Amino acid sequence: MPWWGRERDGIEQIQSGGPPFGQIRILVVGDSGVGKTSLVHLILKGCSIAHPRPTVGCAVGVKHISYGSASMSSNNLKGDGENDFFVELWDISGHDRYKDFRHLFYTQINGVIFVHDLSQRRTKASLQNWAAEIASTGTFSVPLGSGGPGGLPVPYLIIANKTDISSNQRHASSGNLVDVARMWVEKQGLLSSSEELPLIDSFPGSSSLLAAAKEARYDKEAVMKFFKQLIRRRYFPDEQPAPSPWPVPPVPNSEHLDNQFYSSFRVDKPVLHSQRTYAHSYSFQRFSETRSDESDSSKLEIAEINY
Ligand SMILES: Nc1nc2c(ncn2[C@@H]2O[C@H](COP(=O)(O)OP(=O)(O)OP(=O)(O)O)[C@@H](O)[C@H]2O)c(=O)[nH]1
Repeated sequence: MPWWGRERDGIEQIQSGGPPFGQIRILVVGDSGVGKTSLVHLILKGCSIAHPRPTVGCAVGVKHISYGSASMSSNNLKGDGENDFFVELWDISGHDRYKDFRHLFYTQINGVIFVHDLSQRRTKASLQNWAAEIASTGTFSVPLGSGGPGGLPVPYLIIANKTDISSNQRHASSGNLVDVARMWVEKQGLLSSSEELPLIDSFPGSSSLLAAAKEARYDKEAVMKFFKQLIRRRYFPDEQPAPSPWPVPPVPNSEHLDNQFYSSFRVDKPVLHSQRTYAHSYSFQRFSETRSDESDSSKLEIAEINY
């Protein structure tokens, strides 16, 4: 059996029989305990992990996804216009003991997933430091023409975790979209965010991470679109992304935003429903010198995950 066909912990088996067409590397970063390992496990396995151990240095998980491209149809391995790609998820420990060494893992990065814990505001603020650290010490595959937060020159995705335990707090809401809308309003300086949310540091025993992850806006569709965006950037830069079904409002003036990190994160079309069935889109990361084929691909459609 070829090496890519072995079933190993955290590594999915390639079903097509052919070798992978390519690989992209994504860092998953954020402060210790925000839920990075839990998220990676959810992405890889589609289910929760009951008691994740603190990551030692870095753990790499590999997800296999198929990507279809017009330019692959004539020479693709599967014969259906699609080929297999490996998505490497480098889960970087957020513990301070690795702070001086973790830059060793910042090599040939295609994208970054930032994770923060909604019940601990400081974990959101520190994403700026993470971005600056990666930008200053990392090496990048297919870097953008200009940097984003902290000078980060690759696309990124922000995942706000643990809404389940922050939702009991003062600012929290009954639905995810309301939380998103509140965060957006706070960005505009229209709402005070000075009050720290209390720390609650236990995973609810009666609730699975999957349920928690749904609460926390982990969105399978958005994550897969992010992966495919990165595959396209690396391997098919000339291809145009599919047009977005969503109207694009003007970008808010970044001078009015109190946080550079969130200046590139905005709700395109918030649709507030009382129930949890919803759809809207975000825009992530609009750089001034971003190529035109990336402007649409930076929009990510959000919907609830269903496994
Ligand atoms: N309530 C709640 N707890 C969560 C959620 N996601 C993860 N946790 C818990 O948070 C704790 C830390 O999760 P990890 O996934 O290990 O966090 P990490 O960011 O990988 O931490 P480091 O390895 O130290 O960097 C664990 O006890 C998880 O069970 C969530 O959505 N809600």
